Amino acid sequence: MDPKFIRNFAIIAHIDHGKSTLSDRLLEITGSLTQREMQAQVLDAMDLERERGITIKAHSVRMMYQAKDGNTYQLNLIDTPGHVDFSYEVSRSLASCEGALLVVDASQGVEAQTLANAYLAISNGLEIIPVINKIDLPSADIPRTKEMIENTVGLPADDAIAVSAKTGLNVEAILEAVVHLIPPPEGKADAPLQALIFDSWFDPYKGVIVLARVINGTLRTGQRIRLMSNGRTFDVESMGVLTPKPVEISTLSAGEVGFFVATIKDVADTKVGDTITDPSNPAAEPLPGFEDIKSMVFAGLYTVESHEHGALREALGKLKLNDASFSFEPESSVALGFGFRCGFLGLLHMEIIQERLEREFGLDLITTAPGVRYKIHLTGPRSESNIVEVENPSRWPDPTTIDFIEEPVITAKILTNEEYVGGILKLVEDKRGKQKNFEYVSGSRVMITYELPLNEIVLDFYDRLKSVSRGYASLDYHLSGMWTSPMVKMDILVSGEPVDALSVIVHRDFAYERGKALVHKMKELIPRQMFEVAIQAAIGSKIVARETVSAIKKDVLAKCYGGDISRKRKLLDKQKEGKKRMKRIGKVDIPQEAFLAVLKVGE
Ligand SMILES: Nc1nc2c(ncn2[C@@H]2O[C@H](COP(=O)(O)OP(=O)(O)OP(=O)(O)O)[C@@H](O)[C@H]2O)c(=O)[nH]1
Repeated sequence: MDPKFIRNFAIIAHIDHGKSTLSDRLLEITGSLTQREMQAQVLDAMDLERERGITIKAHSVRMMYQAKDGNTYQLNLIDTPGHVDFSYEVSRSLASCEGALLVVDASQGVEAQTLANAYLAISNGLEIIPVINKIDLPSADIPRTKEMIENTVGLPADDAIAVSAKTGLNVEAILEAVVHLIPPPEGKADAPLQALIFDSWFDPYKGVIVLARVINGTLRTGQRIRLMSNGRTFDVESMGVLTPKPVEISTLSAGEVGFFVATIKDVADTKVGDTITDPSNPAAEPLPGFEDIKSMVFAGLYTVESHEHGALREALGKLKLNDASFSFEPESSVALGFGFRCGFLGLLHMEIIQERLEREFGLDLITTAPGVRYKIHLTGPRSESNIVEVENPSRWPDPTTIDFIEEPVITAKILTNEEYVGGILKLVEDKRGKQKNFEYVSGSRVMITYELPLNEIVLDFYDRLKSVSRGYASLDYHLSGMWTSPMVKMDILVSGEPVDALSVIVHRDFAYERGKALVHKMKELIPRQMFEVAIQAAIGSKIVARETVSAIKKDVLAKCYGGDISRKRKLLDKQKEGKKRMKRIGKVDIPQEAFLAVLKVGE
C-alpha cells in the first residue's frame, strides 16, 4: 500500500481507563468485527488477561477505514501492555508507530502510568492525540481532565476528543483525527530491509510467530532474514495481518505492520526490539533502542508434592517458549527439595506465571519470597572474578569474604493527592527511599519522585502504597542504578533448624525490626501443631527475634463424639484442604503463606 494511506498508532492509557473498550469500538466502526463477533474484548487474548482485565501481551490489528475525504486508509492499531513490569515492550511497540491516542478517564484524570507512557511516546517522537474517555459517567469532568493533560503531560488539550468508548459516542472523530493528525510512515521501500520486532509468541501449530513493523525495504514470504542482535538466519514461511482474524499476505512493505512465521524454533531468538534484515542486502545498522531485557525479580518455585517436580519442569519449559523475559534454572533447597529459581520482570509478571502454572498445568506450588539480584564484591584484588551476582539467599557468600554489596535501585514516580502525601512520604522513607523531586502538578495533585532499592519494592511496596493512599496513588518505576548497601542474610529457624527457603536478604539497619515482624507474622501463619514450635530469626549465629507457636491441646476429632461419620469426614476434608499448600519440614507443617510472610509483614 502507498505509505500515504497508512497510519500506525497505539493507545496509551492507565489501567482501566478504557483502552480495550475503545479498541473494540474502533474495530466495530471500521467493520473489522461485527457486534456478534465481539463477544468479549478481542485484543486481550489470554483468559488470564480477560479475567484480570489487563493487557499483558501486545498485539496489532489492521483496520481499513474509509475517511470523510473519500480515501481508504490502512490503520494499524498496535496494542501496548498496560503495566510497569512491561515498559520496555511498551517502548518498542511505540517505536513501531507514528502516533498515539492518549486515553484519559474523565472521572479519574491523568495517572502516573498515563504519564510514563505519554513520556515514552513523546520521546519516541510520536504525534499524540489526547482522548478523554468515559464522558457518559456522571463524575466525568472534562475541563479538569483537559487542564491535567496540559499541566502534567504538557500537551495542548483544547482539541482533546471527548468520547464514551462504552456507548460509542463521538468515537468516529478519533478515526478522523488519526487519519489527519498522525503522519504517514516515512520509510523507503527500496532501502535495505529493516524491520522492528515488537512482539513474538509461540504457537503450538505454527511455531514462533513474530509481530514486526517494516521500517525500510520489503519483507517477503520465502525470503531469508537475519536477526541483527545474534546474526541468526531463518527463512520466512508465511506472513499475515490480524484483522483481527489472521489473513495471509505475501509481502509487507515499508511502513506496514504484520506477523510472519519463519523457521524459528525458539522465542528466545526473537527478542523484542531486535532488527530483521536481509542477509543478501543487509542494513548498515540495526534500528536504535534495542535492549536485552533481564529478569529483575527472582523467586524459588517448588511443587508441594515432590513427585510433581518433572511436571513443573515441563510446564516452565512450555511457558518459557512463549515468554523470553522469563527465566528458570534448577535449584534445590534442604527444606523444599528440588525446585527452580525463576526470574521475572516484576511482581505482576511473577504472579501471572504462578497463576498460569496452577491453572493451566494444575500444579500446587510453594513460592519463596521474591528478591533481587545483588552484586557482591568479595575481598581481595579488585577484579571481575571477585564479583559474584547472587539472587538466591542460599548462595549468599560467607560474610567474612564480602568486601561490599551493590543492590539495584529504581526511580519511582508516584502521583497522588496532597492529602495522602504524609502517609506516602513515611512509607518511602521506611523503604529507604531518597527524595529526588516533589512538585504540585495541578491543583492538589502531587508528583513525588524517589529513588528506592528494588528489594523494598518487590516486598510489599505496592500494596502498602495502595493502602496508605486508599488507592489514590499511582506508581511507575524503572531501574536506574545501584547503591552500595550493607545487606545481610537473615535466616529463619523453625524448632531450632534453619529453613533455607525462608531466608531473606535485608538491610543491616532494618534487620532487627524486620526479623521481629517476620517471626511475628510467621507465628500467625504457622498452624499449631501437637507440640510447641519456636520460630527464630537469626543473622549468622545471632538470634534477633523469637516467637513460639503453642501446642494444640485437643484433638480436632475429639469433638466428633459418637458415630457422626459425616461430620467427622467433613472435618478431615477440611484439614486436608488446609494441608494442600503445606510443606512438612522436619516435623512441622509450614503453609505457603509462611514462605511469603515477608510480603505480608506490616499488614
Ligand atoms: N462508563 C464507562 N465505562 C467505560 C468506558 N470505557 C471503558 N469503560 C469501562 O472501564 C473498565 C476498564 O475498561 P478497559 O477497556 O478494560 O480498560 P483498559 O484500559 O483496557 O485496561 P487494561 O487492559 O488493564 O489496560 C471496564 O469496566 C469498561 O467497561 C466508557 O466510556 N464509559
